[in-house]
Amino acid sequence: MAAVSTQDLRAELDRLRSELRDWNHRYYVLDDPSVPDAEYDRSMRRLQSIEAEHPDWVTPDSPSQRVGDKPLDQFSQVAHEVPMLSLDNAFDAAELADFERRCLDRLGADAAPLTYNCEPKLDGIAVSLLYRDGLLERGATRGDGTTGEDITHNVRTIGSIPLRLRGEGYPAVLEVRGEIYMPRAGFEALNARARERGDKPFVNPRNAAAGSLRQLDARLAAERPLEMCSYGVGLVEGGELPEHHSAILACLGQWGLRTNTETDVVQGIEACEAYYEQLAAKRDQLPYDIDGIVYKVDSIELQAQLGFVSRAPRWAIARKFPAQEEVTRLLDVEFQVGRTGAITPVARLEPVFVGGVTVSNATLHNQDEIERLGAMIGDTVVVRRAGDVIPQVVSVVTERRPDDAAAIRFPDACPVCGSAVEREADEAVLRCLGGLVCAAQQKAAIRHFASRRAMDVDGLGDKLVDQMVDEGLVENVAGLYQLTFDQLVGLERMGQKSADKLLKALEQSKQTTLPRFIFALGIREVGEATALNLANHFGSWADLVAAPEEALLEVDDVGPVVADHLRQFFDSEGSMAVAKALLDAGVEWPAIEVKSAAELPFAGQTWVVTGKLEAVGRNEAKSLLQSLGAKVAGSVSAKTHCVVAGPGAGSKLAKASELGIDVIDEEAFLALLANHGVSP
Ligand SMILES: NC(=O)c1ccc[n+]([C@@H]2O[C@H](COP(=O)([O-])OP(=O)(O)OC[C@H]3O[C@@H](n4cnc5c(N)ncnc54)[C@H](O)[C@@H]3O)[C@@H](O)[C@H]2O)c1
Ligand SMILES: [Zn+2]
Repeated sequence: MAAVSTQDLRAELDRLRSELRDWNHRYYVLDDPSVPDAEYDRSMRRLQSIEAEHPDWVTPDSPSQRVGDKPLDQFSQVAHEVPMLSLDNAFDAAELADFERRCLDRLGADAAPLTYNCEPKLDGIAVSLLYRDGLLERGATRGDGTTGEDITHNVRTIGSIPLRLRGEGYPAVLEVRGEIYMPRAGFEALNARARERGDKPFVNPRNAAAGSLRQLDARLAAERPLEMCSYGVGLVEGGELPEHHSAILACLGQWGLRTNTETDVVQGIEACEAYYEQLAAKRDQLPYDIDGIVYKVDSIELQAQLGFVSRAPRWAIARKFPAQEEVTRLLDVEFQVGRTGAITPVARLEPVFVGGVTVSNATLHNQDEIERLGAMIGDTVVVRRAGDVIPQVVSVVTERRPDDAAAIRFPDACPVCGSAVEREADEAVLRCLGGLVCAAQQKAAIRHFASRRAMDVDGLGDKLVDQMVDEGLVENVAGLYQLTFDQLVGLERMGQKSADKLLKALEQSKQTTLPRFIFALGIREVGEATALNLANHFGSWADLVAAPEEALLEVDDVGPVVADHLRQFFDSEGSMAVAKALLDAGVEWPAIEVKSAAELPFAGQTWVVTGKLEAVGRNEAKSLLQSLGAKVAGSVSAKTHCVVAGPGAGSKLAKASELGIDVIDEEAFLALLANHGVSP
């Protein structure tokens, strides 16, 4: 590398500072970041390394010396008597080891081995809660570290923040510090609703939490799924706290504050690294986003000896996880055709490492979403991949748009079969009208038909389905049952053994149930739960097919839209010919005995299902209850008969106990179902 002149370095420093200031403003003040954290961190590191080489260039207003940004004017300001600082970062094991070395250099070798408290680094926003004589007096954001925003009205709406501390022994003045965050499921649901309404979705849970907390109207914050996790204390007066950080956290827990359950105490930095590996493996399964681990020297005495630098304590460090958001280039947009003809734009990206994998495709949802993003081909975009949610393009870095960026054109014919496309009134989705002639729809319909929860044909993978359709062996799902051994062994990578196995699996799949059969047909918006309800209501295929719209509407979960899709399917000669061919091929199921509503054991009862159920999904629990005659409601009221509550059940559970309504857990629920001869 050519030597960089001092002048160039100085220019780079100025550019980095101005860029970081700009990003800080977008992130902290506007809650609308323009680049992902990974990009920010790279620039910050570069700035820090230049400043390390030229200590005389460091100024107090450099972004490397500052915390956050100025509070918003709309809020009253709160002065933090004990500053709310940031954290130093370590990006790998070596940097973590350096941290321990720096601590021991200051404390002396006798201090080894150091004991650390390990805590997940929740990705939300830092808050301060001031309790006076056990009562919540004030909630504030971190702001620039010395001055924050008063958000008392909003924090009071968060269920996991106690308005009054429990138990006893807390100091007269206790400032609790922690993170307010939005669990991933709540975030996904919030964004799904925003997309339906045509509103702009939030980029990530951190942003959604920050935006929700900084609402002037507490009713808005109250609607958002926010939670609080405490990880420390600020101002303490009129009382003593224990001498170890881990013990302080335990006290906070006893006083009714939430603390993180993954927290652990370990000795030595190697154990810290082991904790990191362990949590990294669990990261995708956690119900909330974490962007790293925070290690804190556990002894408060040693913390005091180590002290602070300008923006962070010396006794703590954040070991960062690989980023879940990255920047890359949008190379092209392709259009995929799904089972019901829906055409989904898929972004082809310059491959980028994000969320632990290399991503080269991401969903763009639909035309409205592309318009909201304002994306163009050639743009630099932010890609997010978190948990098991498919990668998404969440924003565009407009300031990096190249001159030759091209508009994204939606096709005016199906990209697969060339049929006309249509966008129905008040639908965001564009559809291919080719139906059964469209190879893309044929393939998707066959994959759905064969899937585990439908006809459950073992060994019929996606590649195989593609080949079968491309070679013209099958056009529709009924064609599967006409396949011969000779046809199958003619396919690529299909030996005699696998051909035999597949034919057996197809034969076995013919013994099915009516709900599976209805679901497998892939009628628009008829999912598993609706299929089950239809089967239980009508009892036979013939009665279902003959049912007029009014009769369909009597079935639980069936509204005008679904009834219309059903009637369209039953009135279509093509669809009914396929269904008949399936029955002629020998698809059959045990008869269903239809009970009149009044005969069902739960007739007249209203149930509520809440929290996370392990053995059955919430939708399945709902259909099982309905199959016994119960109505299933979304909220608890005095009319509720019983609540089924899994872990994580929140306000509904509280409401039920307030109203004295029976609550059972999943185990009891399954036992009850079994008593009525029903099992998932
Ligand atoms: N994308 C952008 O444009 C942009 C702009 C500014 C900042 N950022 C991001 O924010 C970071 C800087 O923000 P920061 O100063 O808040 O630092 P930070 O997020 O790296 O670390 C400090 C914060 O960690 C949080 N935290 C979570 N769990 C904690 C725990 N158990 N104990 C203590 N603290 C815990 C607290 O909110 C604390 O304020 C950057 O590294 C970057 O990732 C991004
Ligand atoms: Zn088509």
